[in-house]
Amino acid sequence: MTYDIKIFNEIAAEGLQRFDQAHYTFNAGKTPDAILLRSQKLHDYTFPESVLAVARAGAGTNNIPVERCTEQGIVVFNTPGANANAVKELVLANLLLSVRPILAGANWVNSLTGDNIEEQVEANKKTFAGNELEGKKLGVIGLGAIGSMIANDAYRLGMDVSGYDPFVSVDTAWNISRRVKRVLDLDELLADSDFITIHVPLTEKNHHLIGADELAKMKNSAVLLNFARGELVDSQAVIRAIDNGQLKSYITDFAEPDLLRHDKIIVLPHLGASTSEAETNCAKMAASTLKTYLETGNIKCSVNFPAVEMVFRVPYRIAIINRNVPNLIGAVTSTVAEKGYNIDNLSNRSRGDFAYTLLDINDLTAEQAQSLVDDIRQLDNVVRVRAIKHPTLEEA
Ligand SMILES: NC(=O)c1ccc[n+]([C@@H]2O[C@H](COP(=O)([O-])OP(=O)(O)OC[C@H]3O[C@@H](n4cnc5c(N)ncnc54)[C@H](O)[C@@H]3O)[C@@H](O)[C@H]2O)c1
Ligand SMILES: O=C(O)[C@H](O)COP(=O)(O)O
Repeated sequence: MTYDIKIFNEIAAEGLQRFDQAHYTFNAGKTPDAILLRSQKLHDYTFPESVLAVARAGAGTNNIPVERCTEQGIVVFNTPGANANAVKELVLANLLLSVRPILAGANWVNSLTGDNIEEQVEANKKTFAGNELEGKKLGVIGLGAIGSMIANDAYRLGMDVSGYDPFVSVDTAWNISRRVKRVLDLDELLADSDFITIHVPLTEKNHHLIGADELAKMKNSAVLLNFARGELVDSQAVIRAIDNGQLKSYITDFAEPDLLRHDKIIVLPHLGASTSEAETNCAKMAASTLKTYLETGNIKCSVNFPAVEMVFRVPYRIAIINRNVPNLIGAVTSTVAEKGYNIDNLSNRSRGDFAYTLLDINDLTAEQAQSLVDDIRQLDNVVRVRAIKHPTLEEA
């Protein structure tokens, strides 16, 4: 069996190397089996019927029409936490840059001429004096992979840290230092913080999470950092707040044109995940989850289908994506029984309106597996079904 992967964006070689050349091609034709990408926007993309999965080498999946994929039975993966450290370090760097005019000082030194540079430096360095982060209040909105790391490290830098995340996962909650104060009301965090940093996904609900009302609740001296997504913040409201003296400054990783060339706004070119370590981590994780799904049907780290992992020990396995309605499994097992086959192993999980089933039957031949797939495909509410050949086991 060979698979073709359509690749958008630059994906780190260490990830691509996970696809062995004997079984994988890249961008070979118009009917790819899967898509591997970073920030390429797919909202206007028509997915060929052949596409089984989309893997996002990164965290945010707002560039992918996830609901449309789900309806088409396309499993969407991301790489939770794989670039979190890179974003954390960039946010910490920007916190430091926001309190000390480091770049302005360095640029000024470079402009000096004459034979008394040391004297000029000592006489004028007061122009570039700054402040310290220690003892200042940091509010973190979203305590997931990135927010939790920033909260912990900012505390270690001596900051007084509060975090707001009504939906925090149990796993992440375990990693957050008990010194980080959990705030249940966003307004409290907005009013109290000297620095506010946002680390939530862009969803319909989170669009303009920070707008004019929220900005009005912040201290006039507050610094707002956004390394999550541009659309989480109402940029026009930010510009107005800064120009009216209601907000000190805004630092963002998202280059919205109106934000450029403002002396109290720093705009970076979406650099959060751009370290070789993060790019490698994301590419490796995305490649592994995609390869596992294509070759075994097992699902891990999907944003639209449940995690299902079942040991694969038969020559052919059947993987079914269906609407989550009563008696679907009954209809599938009856179809299997009508053919006189015995089920060796079965795993079924649902997530919202959809469900996923892996079905192992001993000793199916390729022809029998295909005929079973054809029959299951006829059942109501089945969205997609495929037979997966075991990578090494041969039929009896
Ligand atoms: N600048 C970059 O290059 C870069 C890199 C990585 C991630 N990101 C962005 O950062 C986002 C977060 O990444 P992550 O890895 O921490 O994701 P994550 O899923 O681990 O964490 C997101 C957290 O936000 C919380 N959340 C959701 N809505 C919220 C709300 N309204 N208020 C408070 N908390 C809320 C969730 O409960 C979750 O704990 C990504 O979705 C992506 O958009 C940007
Ligand atoms: O959501 C993410 O992981 C980041 O925005 C990184 O995007 P990139 O892979 O395009 O740098």
